[in-house]
Amino acid sequence: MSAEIIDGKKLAITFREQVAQEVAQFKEQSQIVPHLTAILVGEDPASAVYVRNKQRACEKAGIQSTLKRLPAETTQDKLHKLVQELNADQSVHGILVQLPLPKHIDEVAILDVVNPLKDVDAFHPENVGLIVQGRPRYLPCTPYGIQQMILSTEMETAGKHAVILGRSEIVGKPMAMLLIQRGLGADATVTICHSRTQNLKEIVQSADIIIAAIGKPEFVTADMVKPGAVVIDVGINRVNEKLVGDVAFDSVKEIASAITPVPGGVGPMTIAMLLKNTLTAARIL
Ligand SMILES: Nc1nc(=O)c2c([nH]1)NC[C@@H]1CN(c3ccc(C(=O)N[C@@H](CCC(=O)O)C(=O)O)cc3)C=[N+]21
Ligand SMILES: [Mg+2]
Repeated sequence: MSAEIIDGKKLAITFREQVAQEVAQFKEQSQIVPHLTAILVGEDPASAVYVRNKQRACEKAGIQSTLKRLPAETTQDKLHKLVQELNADQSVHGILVQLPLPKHIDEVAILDVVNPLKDVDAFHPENVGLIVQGRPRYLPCTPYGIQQMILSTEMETAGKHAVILGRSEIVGKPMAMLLIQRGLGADATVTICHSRTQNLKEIVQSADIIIAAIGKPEFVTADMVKPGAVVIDVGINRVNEKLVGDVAFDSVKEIASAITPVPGGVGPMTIAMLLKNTLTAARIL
């Protein structure tokens, strides 16, 4: 049996069309145009691609998008001041500081300056705290998109074992928080595995849902996957100029019940959720 391929690109288009409708309605009622400003520091080519994809998606949904491009040598102070300016700018509803920032910048210190009401990534500690307490203001884009993809499979998540590979602040940790909440697409029993985990293979073998976000190409192999598991691949690794996920797709798809491809999986859904959050930001500001 071959797995259902969860088409993130197609699902993302559906969400984006929904957001576009809501944006049009919101504009008519309020005369306000939702506005996302992204900050891109340096010349990382992958970051440039992601930011371009985000901008294009905004424009298609009727959301204004501005890109602030800064050179790699930008100082902490300069970046800090730019964020403060955007905080004060009434026409800006969402602020996204594209990660990673250059090594000489203290990333956390910059993210802490973003007005929590404009923090459409949900990286600010106030927003993280609200998520942990089960009363989110914004849901973090990648975990939110993944939850929607799991919901699209109509697999019951309640009581199931979800194993997350990776403990990052952007994916692993917030993903765990969403999956242990009460409610639809949640109520799971969650394990987070990371570089120091013992018996990792055995733990992953017991998973009903596997979320791979460790940045190691094709780390999850068929022998680690329980038949019928749902497999979500967050990895985007460039290997020999090709994009490869954290899952060995060709072999795992013969064992899983559903699996996300790379590209065309989690990435496009991340962007769709960013648009949703930007509309939310315009509504609450
Ligand atoms: N402040 C901040 N917020 C983020 O949400 C954020 C970030 N920084 N830094 C990097 C990660 C990664 N991320 C992706 C977004 C879109 C695709 C995407 O569009 N992927 C396509 C194309 C991939 C490609 O061609 O390279 C796909 O998977 O089909 C991927 C990855 C957002 N992130
Ligand atoms: Mg740093």
